[in-house]
Amino acid sequence: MHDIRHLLPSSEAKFKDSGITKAGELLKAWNGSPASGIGLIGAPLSKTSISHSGAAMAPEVIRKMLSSFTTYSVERDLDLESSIITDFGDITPHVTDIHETRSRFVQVIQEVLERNPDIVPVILGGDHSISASSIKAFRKNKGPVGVIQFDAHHDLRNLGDGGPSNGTPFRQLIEGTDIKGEHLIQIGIRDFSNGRMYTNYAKENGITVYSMNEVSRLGTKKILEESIRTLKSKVSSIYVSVDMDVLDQAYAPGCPAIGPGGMTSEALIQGIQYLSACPEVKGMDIVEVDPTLDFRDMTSRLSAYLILQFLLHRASYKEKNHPEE
Ligand SMILES: N=CN[C@@H](CCC(=O)O)C(=O)O
Ligand SMILES: [Mn+2]
Ligand SMILES: [Mn+2]
Repeated sequence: MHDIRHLLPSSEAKFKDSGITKAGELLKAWNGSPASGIGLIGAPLSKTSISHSGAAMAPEVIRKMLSSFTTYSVERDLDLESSIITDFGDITPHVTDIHETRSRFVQVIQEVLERNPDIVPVILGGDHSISASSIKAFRKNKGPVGVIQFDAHHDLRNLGDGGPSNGTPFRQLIEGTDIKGEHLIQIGIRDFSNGRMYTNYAKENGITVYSMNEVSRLGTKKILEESIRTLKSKVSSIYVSVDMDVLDQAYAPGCPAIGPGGMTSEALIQGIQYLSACPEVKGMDIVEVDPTLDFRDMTSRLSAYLILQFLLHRASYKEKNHPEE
């Protein structure tokens, strides 16, 4: 101990504005009792990626990026400083056995949902293979589930060529009868990023596909209004899967499968804002962010921003509709 003013331990020596709370401060480690509100679960897996990926690093970096933001929404004039984001931690993958990893993901997410019935989980991948496990866990816990998938790709590849990977999660879910094709809505599918065989598979299985042209023509909000209307009469909960490569490469340099002609970050943000205010949406994942490829953490930062928008719009919806809770 010493008494030299302005000389602090390195972790505390940063500039602190007394009028501002950083969003990173909202994260609170789960203490084992039932939590409510938004909860983060890390699924740090990228060994299953078809192309080189360090997406296993994303949960750590996305959490860190929350501190790039304050807790105040100027648009809503609402400060989230007293909100909590429960941090459930990361699920440990097996080092070599991918099937063991998958069953750990299903089992842990299922148990978290069982013990925290009021939690709205945001699962941080990882590559997109993790959604096969998280959506399976959802179906086991919540019954029939509808999925809204933002993605440049169908992710309906055959399993014969390479086993379960980031290119196959929705095919696994359909073939494993965890979801029905007619309960899957794909938004942002784009040219020269898929094969005809898989677009045909989507058609044959009743999957609704909105290509990038349709996203530009109709707008995200109209598509989502229609999607929620269709799904809510058929399923008991809706899960939103956000593959960040749905964005144009200009907005998401940290995705392994970047490309031109994708969505703007503004369109995706507006989509997440809309979905956050839909009570049928009971969970979300954010996948395919590789911090080792990213530029100035742009893609991780945008992921953290989506989490905050989800928190904000869920909180505003609750305040308006259930002020007593
Ligand atoms: N989730 C991503 N799926 C894409 C990209 C695969 C990759 O290049 O890693 C796909 O199947 O084409
Ligand atoms: Mn993709
Ligand atoms: Mn994908």
